[in-house]
Amino acid sequence: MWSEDVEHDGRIAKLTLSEDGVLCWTNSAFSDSVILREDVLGLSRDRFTLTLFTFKLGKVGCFGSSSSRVRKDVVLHFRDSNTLDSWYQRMQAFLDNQGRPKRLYILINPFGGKKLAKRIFQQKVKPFLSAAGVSFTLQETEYRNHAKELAKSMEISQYDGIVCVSGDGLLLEVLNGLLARSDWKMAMKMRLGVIPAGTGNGMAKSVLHYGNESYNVENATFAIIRGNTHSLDVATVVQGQNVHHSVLSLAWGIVADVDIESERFRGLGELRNDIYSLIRITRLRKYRGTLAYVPAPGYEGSLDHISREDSDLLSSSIPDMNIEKGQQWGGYSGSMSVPEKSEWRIMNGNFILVWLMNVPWATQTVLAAPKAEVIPVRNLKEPLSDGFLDLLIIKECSRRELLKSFLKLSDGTHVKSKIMDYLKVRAVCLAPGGQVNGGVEGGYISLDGEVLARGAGAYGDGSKDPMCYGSSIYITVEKGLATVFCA
Ligand SMILES: Nc1ncnc2c1ncn2[C@@H]1O[C@H](COP(=O)(O)OP(=O)(O)OP(=O)(O)O)[C@@H](O)[C@H]1O
Repeated sequence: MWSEDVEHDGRIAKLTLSEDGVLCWTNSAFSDSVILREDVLGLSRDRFTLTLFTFKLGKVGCFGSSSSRVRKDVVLHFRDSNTLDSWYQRMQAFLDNQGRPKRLYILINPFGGKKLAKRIFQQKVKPFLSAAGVSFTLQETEYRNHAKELAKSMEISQYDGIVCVSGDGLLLEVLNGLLARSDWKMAMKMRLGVIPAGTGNGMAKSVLHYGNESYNVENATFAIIRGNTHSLDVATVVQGQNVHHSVLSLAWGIVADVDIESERFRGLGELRNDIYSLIRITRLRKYRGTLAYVPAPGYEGSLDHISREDSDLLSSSIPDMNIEKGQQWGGYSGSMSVPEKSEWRIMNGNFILVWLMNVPWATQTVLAAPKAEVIPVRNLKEPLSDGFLDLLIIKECSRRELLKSFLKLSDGTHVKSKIMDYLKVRAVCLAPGGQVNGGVEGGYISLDGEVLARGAGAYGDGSKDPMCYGSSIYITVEKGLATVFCA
């Protein structure tokens, strides 16, 4: 424990610093403290003055009714500069030992969400980075897939993390760029962060939720500055020679239709999903298809309306997993553990929704997969890397039941609805087909909110879609492959 007399707010105070980094300043009139690791962005000093840039939980609102982090500078005056110098060095060394990033590569999508990403960065993110002494290289993305190209070719040794000021789409591009590198194993150690500035910000919400922090730009920035990390499962989606990676979600049916077709109502902001969901529930579509999956331990017998395996279908759908991994496509090409044929379960028929989630939150307001927090059988919490995908399925239901269940998406209680099957899986094979009852609009497969494939007659230009609708898509997951900054 170190101790010193300093001046704070015009009064003499006793300053103490414990071995574990708790700094207190106390006198007969006041007593306050910060935990350096958890409450402090950074420090600065001039000759006799030490300033702590704090961002600490405090009471806010009328009568202090709620708590949230509050940004405040704490100014402490020392009697001589040598003493100040040793205190400054001690505290700075403590912060430096926490694994905080020093150099970040920051990508901004100027067209994400309400096109506010640049302003969010200048007004909210940059002041925090300056206070924390974090240097950065800033790059605006100029076109679709630009972030992927940048991540593929960047000099990773020069940075301690890559941060996207965007929605989930840009993060997806960065992940795919890193996994396309020949040094992808090394690249996966690079910490990834997202500062929410898009329409869909499920990853930022999941990461903040994991750390019990409120969802906002400042908390997301602070989580990155503090440098805590967590491993993150990565899903790999394969169709023929075509490989894509995902960290958030894959959807087919009503969720994908809403996500993609509501693009034309961008001006409505977040409301666009709610309004378009109502339209799609009223004019409900069902798609023909086949869904095969390998259940996680503990979920083997969870559905009774499926057949155990269909050898022919599996043989034609699932890529030849004997092909040497990594050689077929270059870069990373999927999990090494290949499920046996006998492990598969198959569902045929009409589907309203098939939704695969890797993390709990699909967007900042949709808790799609509340059990993504829990490792099966062991029942331990591991929200970002349980090693499985959560699968939600709706086959048949009335419009009323569907609406009731969609109204519960914000708190995750929709999974208890009897129209929904909810389980954990290791692998999925999906063969999407056309609409039932002669509907002409083809469906979509969406990956982390972007179109992966679309059927004939679907909205938008499908000429550049990465995969084809109709052929089987095979999805596996690898536990903890990526690394994210976490709160
Ligand atoms: N300068 C650009 N012009 C056009 N598209 C871009 C540009 N920069 C990035 N993009 C694309 O925008 C897509 C969406 O980005 P992001 O996730 O940041 O925003 P969003 O508003 O949440 O997305 P969505 O369009 O799904 O609502 C990304 O997939 C990316 O390819």
